[in-house]
Amino acid sequence: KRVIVTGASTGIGEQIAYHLARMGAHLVVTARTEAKLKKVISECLKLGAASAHFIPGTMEDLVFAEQVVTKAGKLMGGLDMLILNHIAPVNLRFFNGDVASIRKVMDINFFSYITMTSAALPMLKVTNGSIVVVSSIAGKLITPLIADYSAAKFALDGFYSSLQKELQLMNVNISITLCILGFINTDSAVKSLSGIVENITPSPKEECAVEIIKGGALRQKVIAYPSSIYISMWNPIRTIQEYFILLTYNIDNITRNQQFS
Ligand SMILES: NC(=O)C1=CN([C@@H]2O[C@H](COP(=O)(O)OP(=O)(O)OC[C@H]3O[C@@H](n4cnc5c(N)ncnc54)[C@H](OP(=O)(O)O)[C@@H]3O)[C@@H](O)[C@H]2O)C=CC1
Ligand SMILES: C[C@H](CCC(=O)O)[C@H]1CC[C@H]2[C@@H]3C(=O)C[C@@H]4C[C@H](O)CC[C@]4(C)[C@H]3CC[C@]12C
Repeated sequence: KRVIVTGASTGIGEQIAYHLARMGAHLVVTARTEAKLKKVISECLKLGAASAHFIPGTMEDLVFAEQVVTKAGKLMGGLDMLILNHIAPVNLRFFNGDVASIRKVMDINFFSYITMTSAALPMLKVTNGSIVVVSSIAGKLITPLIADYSAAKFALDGFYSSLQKELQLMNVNISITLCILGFINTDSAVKSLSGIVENITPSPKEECAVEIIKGGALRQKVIAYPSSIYISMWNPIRTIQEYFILLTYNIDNITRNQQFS
């Protein structure tokens, strides 16, 4: 399979790249730090990747986000899976009125995801491919000190859950997997939560990466890791309401008058 992994220089993204390499995938990895990406691709080749390339740059630049997809498509001769995982470094703090910094986080954590998705859709249509979106329990529940991060994760949930339904209505065979994660033992998460969140043991990033890949490969709509967080996501009233809202839509009219881009 030909796969793009974002935020792959460290943490969960790095582990996803290693697992895919063991499965013999063609890989394009991206993040900002070139030196770390070089190490990741050399490890991927040792582990058995069919090919491994890196494209360094910042997802704050939406032109770069689009170029990663087009360049990766050329390098690998197509695309089967897009794994969107990167995030801007997280500062746990009270909202201080700095709107510019929220906009920056939204560009990196949300708009770059949409930009890459839009650039990848034509290639994924050809391969009946998959989009995997790495999100968080902080995109389902409310916690303080991460208003910017949480806003972006809620936005991802709204956008991709709606897109899932549109693809289904238009009979487009591209799967979207939303990955809802609890606390994972990446260096950055452990460091930024130290002294702030206590009495929670983080789950291992290696196992987390496997669950993310499995969810994408099995074309699941949503996965939760660790599985204990499923309970916090259980909302049967919402599911029933969504079903009834969809019944009120005149699907024939919509599909006759509109084309999926
Ligand atoms: N760890 C946790 O507890 C949890 C994590 N998650 C989710 O899992 C995913 C991965 O998290 P985790 O592995 O902990 O994150 P890390 O902080 O370990 O890794 C983040 C990755 O994103 C890259 N990155 C940071 N800024 C930019 C930028 N401006 N442009 C492009 N790439 C960037 C980093 O590389 P570089 O600095 O080189 O650019 C790095 O590769 C995220 O989507 C996160 O929301 C969800 C819930 C819990
Ligand atoms: C405190 C939450 C765990 C609750 C539980 O009972 O398990 C954490 C679950 C997810 C965490 C946030 C997250 O999504 C990842 C970010 C990673 C950063 O590096 C650190 C801060 C996070 C916003 C992190 C904060 C705690 C959680 C909400």
